[in-house]
Parts: sequence; structure tokens; C-alpha cells
Amino acid sequence: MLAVEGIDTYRGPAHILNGVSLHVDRQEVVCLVGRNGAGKTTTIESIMGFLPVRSGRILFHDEDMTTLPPHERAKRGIGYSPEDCGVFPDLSVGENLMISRWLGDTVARRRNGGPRPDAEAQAFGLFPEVRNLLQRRGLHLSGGQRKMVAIARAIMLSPALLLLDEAFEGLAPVVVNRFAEAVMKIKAMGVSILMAESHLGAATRIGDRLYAIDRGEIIFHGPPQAALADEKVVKALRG
Ligand SMILES: Nc1ncnc2c1ncn2[C@@H]1O[C@H](COP(=O)(O)OP(=O)(O)OP(=O)(O)O)[C@@H](O)[C@H]1O
Repeated sequence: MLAVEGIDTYRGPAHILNGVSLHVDRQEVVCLVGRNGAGKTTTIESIMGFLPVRSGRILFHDEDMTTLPPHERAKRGIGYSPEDCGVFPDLSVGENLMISRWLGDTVARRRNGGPRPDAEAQAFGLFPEVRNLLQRRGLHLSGGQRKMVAIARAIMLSPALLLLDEAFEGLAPVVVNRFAEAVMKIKAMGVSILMAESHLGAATRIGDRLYAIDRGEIIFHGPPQAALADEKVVKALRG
């Protein structure tokens, strides 16, 4: 579904990603693990088109989208929940969700006329409490609520692939479990997930496959249990 082929990405003059390759197949949860500053967000932002890649290619459903702007990638069915959530502070939660709902109509049309899932039911099914927040402005959400809204908004797009950047960061342990359940529910909806995660434990619990990134390079690819047993990976994540 998604193939990232040897991408190099810069932030200003800084060469951050060095030949990063990864792939996500249908209905898979793939985790990209690495410590802070390893290049996870840069990878996700490159896939979403917020950062230009200098070399390499990004394919989605075999279409080369390396140079497409972010909204065109969203229209092709890539949902995104950024690390800072990206919830518009001056809009209500309902308005934040609606933006994605509209774009979702285009996503559905591109899917060769296939029936569109009930996006609202899916989003509220993940996090029922979001229904009670619809009138609240983005500015007045707690950190956990903001993360719920960001994921619900991405699901309103009816995406085929969801990019989650540090979805569990800063959440209380009991809430982390709810988010882990939400990821499993999203997978059960038939959506593939690529999630950036700094905690190896969480990644191995949730991911079907795992990539470890360190200093902008993929240093491991394989099943989660193999990552736990790999000294190089554990050492890189500990710093
Ligand atoms: N705006 C920027 N300008 C220059 N360098 C940056 C910028 N943002 C991030 N970097 C650098 O890029 C590298 C990769 O950062 P990135 O945010 O991709 O890492 P990360 O693995 O997502 O970590 P974190 O969880 O801390 O965001 C780091 O060395 C970071 O210092």
C-alpha cells in the first residue's frame, strides 16, 4: 500500500533522513520506533508531504506521490494525526471534524465508487467522549482530549492509511490502554496504520511489524519480538 524507497530529507541545511525505506501493507499496524530526535517525525512529515524529499520515492497504491502536496495525499486516503495534534484552536471540535468529513467525500469518490463507511459512527465509536466535546473550541481541550480529537478527525477522512505521530505520548497509563484499543479498532475497520513511537514496549505490544530508526537511518526491520531481542535496537532506543 505504502512504499517509501530510499528517501533523503533535509531540514534546512541539516541532512536528517539517510536513505529511509519502509513499507506498509493492507490492514497492518507498522511501528517506527526511535528515541527523541531519531527522525520519526521527519519520516512521517516526508510521507505526508510537509517536507520535500531530496532523493528517493514515496508510492501509495503504486502511484508515485513524491512531489504531491499534502492535501493531495490526504485526498488519496492518507489520514494524519500529528505529534502536536494540529487541532485548530479557534474552531470547535465539531468544525475540526467537519473539515476532514468533507475531504472524505473526495477520498470515497476516488475509491472507485465503493460505499463510504459511516465516518462519524467510526470516529465516535473509537472515542465516544468526543461527541460531548463538539461545541468546545480546540483551544480548551486537555492534552488527552486533543489527541482523541486528532485521531477522530483523521478517521473522519475514511482513510486507507493512518499516520500517527506519538499518539501515546504524555498520556496517563490507563488512557494509553484506551488508545491502544482504539488502534486495534482502527485496524479492524480495514485501515492500515504507520505509527511513530518512542517506547519500544508500546510498539511491540501493538505493532505487527516494526522498524527502528536511529540518526535518520533504519537500523532494524522485523517482528516486534526480534526487536526486543536485538541489542543494537535496545541500545539505540535507550540512548
Ligand atoms: N525545524 C527543524 N530544524 C532543524 N532541525 C530540526 C528541526 N526539527 C527537528 N530537527 C532535527 O531533526 C532531527 C530529527 O527530528 P525528528 O523530529 O524527526 O525526530 P523524532 O524522532 O520525531 O523525535 P521527537 O519525538 O523528539 O520529535 C533531530 O536531530 C532534530 O533536532
